[in-house]
Amino acid sequence: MPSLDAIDHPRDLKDLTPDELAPLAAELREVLIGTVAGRGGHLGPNLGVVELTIALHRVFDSPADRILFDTGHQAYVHKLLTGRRAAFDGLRRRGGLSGYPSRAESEHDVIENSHASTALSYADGLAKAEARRAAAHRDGTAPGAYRRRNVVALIGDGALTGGMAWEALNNIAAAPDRPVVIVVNDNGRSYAPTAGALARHLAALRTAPRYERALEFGKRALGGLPPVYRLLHGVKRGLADMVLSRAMFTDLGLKYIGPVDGHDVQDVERALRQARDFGGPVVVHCVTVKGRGYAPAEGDDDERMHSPGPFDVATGALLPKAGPSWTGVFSEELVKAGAERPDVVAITAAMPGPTGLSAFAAAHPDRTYDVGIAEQHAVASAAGLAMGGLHPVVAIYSTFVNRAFDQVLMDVALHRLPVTLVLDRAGVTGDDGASHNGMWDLSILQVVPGLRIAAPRDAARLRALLGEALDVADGPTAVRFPKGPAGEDVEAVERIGGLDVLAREGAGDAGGAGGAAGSVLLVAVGAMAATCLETARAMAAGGVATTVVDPRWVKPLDDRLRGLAAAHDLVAVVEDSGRVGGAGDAVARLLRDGGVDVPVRTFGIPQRFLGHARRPQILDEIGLTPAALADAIGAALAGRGTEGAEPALSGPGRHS
Ligand SMILES: Cc1ncc(C[n+]2csc(CCOP(=O)(O)OP(=O)(O)O)c2C)c(N)n1
Ligand SMILES: CC(=O)[C@@H](O)[C@H](O)COP(=O)(O)O
Ligand SMILES: [Mg+2]
Repeated sequence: MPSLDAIDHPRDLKDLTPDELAPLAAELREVLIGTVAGRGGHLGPNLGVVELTIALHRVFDSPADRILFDTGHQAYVHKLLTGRRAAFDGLRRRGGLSGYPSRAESEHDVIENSHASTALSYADGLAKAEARRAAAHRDGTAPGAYRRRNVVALIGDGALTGGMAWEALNNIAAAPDRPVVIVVNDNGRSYAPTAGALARHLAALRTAPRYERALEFGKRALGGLPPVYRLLHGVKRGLADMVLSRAMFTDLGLKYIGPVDGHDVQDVERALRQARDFGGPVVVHCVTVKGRGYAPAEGDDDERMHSPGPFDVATGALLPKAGPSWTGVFSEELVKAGAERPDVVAITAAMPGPTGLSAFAAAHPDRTYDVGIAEQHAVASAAGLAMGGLHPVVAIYSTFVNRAFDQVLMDVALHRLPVTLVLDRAGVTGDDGASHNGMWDLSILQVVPGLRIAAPRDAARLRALLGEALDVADGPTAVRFPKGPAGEDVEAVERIGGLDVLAREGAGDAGGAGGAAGSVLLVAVGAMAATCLETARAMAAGGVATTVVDPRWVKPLDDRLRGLAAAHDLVAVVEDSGRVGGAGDAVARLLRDGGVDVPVRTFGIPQRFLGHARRPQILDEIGLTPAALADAIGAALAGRGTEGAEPALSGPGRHS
């Protein structure tokens, strides 16, 4: 019996007999569970696509055929079947395999992602390019024989709720001669039961009693041939047409095959072959169970096993975390705000649990809106709610607000609407890789007129600043905080206007001057406060008088920062966000506009895509540790070095 170790390339799968597939699937599941238990990762989504992925690689010829994974969180099985079994132990670890498809890792990985609902657009583009290539062969401008490179996209029912997916379908369906195979992995779930009418439609397709009866009838009466086969090759007004004539996909002009049992490799293979050979756009609707084959991940109503941290394999119990998380603090505070303020409503883009909205949803189901994976719509819909007299809180990961920039700008800010964006996972998130770091929000949101942005340094400030944000009635607000435990509260030693002075270390006082080696105003943005306090102590030990100030609101900045800055020899801004266009640049602008001529240095995330690693490893790599900061700031003060500066590039910037 061949084992996973014998699969070096997807072509090795093609010779396996049907009897050999179930043991292979079991082995894949064992590897998935064992590996993810040790370091965290996307478990449920991958357990659900084991058979689907085997079938995809048996029917299509990757890499000549392009297999695209929407979101990419379900590509572990694909990695294991495309020559990366030996490296799988390094999954999501520094230098190891990425948790998402990665072009650097394999020629079988076509797109790099993690943001949902993009694959159908890539597929549309690839299919258009393929049509051009075919035309070039037909008219003789391209040499050699033509062999079509099939384009296949696997997309979840959750990702299918994203607007971009429908923009793509609109184009794909309009070109009946341009083949694209769209495999819908329908498990009925995103991070919660998939929201909206589309999910209801898929559910109706898969659960209609009429249909189930028809399936049984099909299997018996048609000698075991699944209805899929009948759909494309059967009688025109046959069984499937009768049952599915009202299917939305069909009405759009797409061929529809399904529902197919996504855990029956042979049924899936049959459907995929039909779709491949059809020669136009086809939707293959596969029904799967998220978490299939591991009891704690099946029927996992609160989606703990979607992307768990380390857990105990025997019980599925997650290993304990260190202290209350930022998300947990926000969650509690929003429930309190909701009890006091009937106008507060909450919006999530398919992530009620991870963004901390579940508690608010339990308390106020009628004031909570899960809009699907639809950040643009979430924000524009929040604008509508605000116009209707409510105060919406849009709880979203920092990296996903990128999607909704125009809606924040034009639909919320232009109308000066009281919408509060709560940006979780801001800053370096680490093991989810380049696209999941929340390193762009401060830069892109800086340019939004009238938007106020708070960066709480600890749990107490998160509570307070959320309250302040909810009190703003004449325009939008954002509150950003990182992933993980909130840590100890850091009390201020003095309040100057809206600024909190956290420490005066060394010989300096409020006047700043006096350190033998000069004086520094350290502007600690949000959760970098603890790091800055340690940095200040290290600098003071070296004779540098250091004042640490937390601006609390990083947009607009309190202009009393100018007075503080003017009393020091150097201003150093430390932020867990992109250093280009972020808080450091805002501080420099504030000082420049006020005629304060003190040098400003910014220490933040450099402008490049970060590789995946643990958050502390990345902070270390980019110099955001107390020791590295003390050295760099000391050197800047001494007039040496260009610490914090972006390296000059001779060519286009590249990934790390
Ligand atoms: C633009 C965007 N918003 C939110 C997310 C967070 N997210 C990751 S997976 C997921 C659910 C995906 O559901 P589905 O596509 O059905 O895949 P499943 O996990 O059920 O296999 C969400 C909301 C994301 N990756 N991208
Ligand atoms: C694919 C995706 O976008 C999410 O599943 C994400 O990886 C979860 O991140 P957290 O584990 O930080 O909630
Ligand atoms: Mg799903």
